[in-house]
Amino acid sequence: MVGLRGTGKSSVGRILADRLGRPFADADVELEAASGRSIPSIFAELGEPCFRDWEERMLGELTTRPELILATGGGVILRESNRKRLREFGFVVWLTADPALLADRLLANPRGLAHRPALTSAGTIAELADVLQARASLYREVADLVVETGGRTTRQVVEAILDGWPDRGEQSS
Ligand SMILES: Nc1ncnc2c1ncn2[C@@H]1O[C@H](COP(=O)(O)OP(=O)(O)O)[C@@H](O)[C@H]1O
Ligand SMILES: O=C(O)C1=C[C@@H](OP(=O)(O)O)[C@@H](O)[C@H](O)C1
Ligand SMILES: [Mg+2]
Repeated sequence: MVGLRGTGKSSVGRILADRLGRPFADADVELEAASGRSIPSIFAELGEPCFRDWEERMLGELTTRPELILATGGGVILRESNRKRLREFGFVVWLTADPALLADRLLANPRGLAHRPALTSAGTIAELADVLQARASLYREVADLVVETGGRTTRQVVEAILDGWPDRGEQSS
């Protein structure tokens, strides 16, 4: 799963893995466990470049695990090496939604923004819109399937992914 924060990579990835009977990992959770630090503290005390180095290393480790359903962090596509790695790893799903809807989701959840450091100083909605504009072509570059999540529950998003899932097509033919 790739996409902006709040598109549901972590929630949807977990349900999808369950449906497919496959292992699941959330790259951010793995990175926090391996480093013993929270993502906001890494950003605040060590800086974003350090986070991106650790993120790249973690992606390298996780993409050696066969069959893994992987929820990435929203910025993983910023590095060309990561985009290459993702394309080689498997089927990449880009989850999308309108920035205002993403902001609503993140603000509605008390933990929504607490573990997500600000990426710009523009404020939640403007930041999401700016970041989407900056990253859209990079998400598009890696995506095998694009799924709009607006107006869909997480389970409906999973169904939409399964409709486009390549193995299912092979199994049903
Ligand atoms: N399709 C959806 N409809 C409504 N809320 C959603 C949907 N997908 C995710 N959410 C909510 O949005 C917030 C962020 O979801 P999360 O899975 O952490 O996204 P990501 O990992 O992409 O940042 C959570 O509170 C989650 O419950
Ligand atoms: O978009 C980003 O640059 C980031 C998104 C976060 O993951 P989520 O997309 O799960 O919030 C996390 O990796 C970090 O805060 C950076
Ligand atoms: Mg997440």
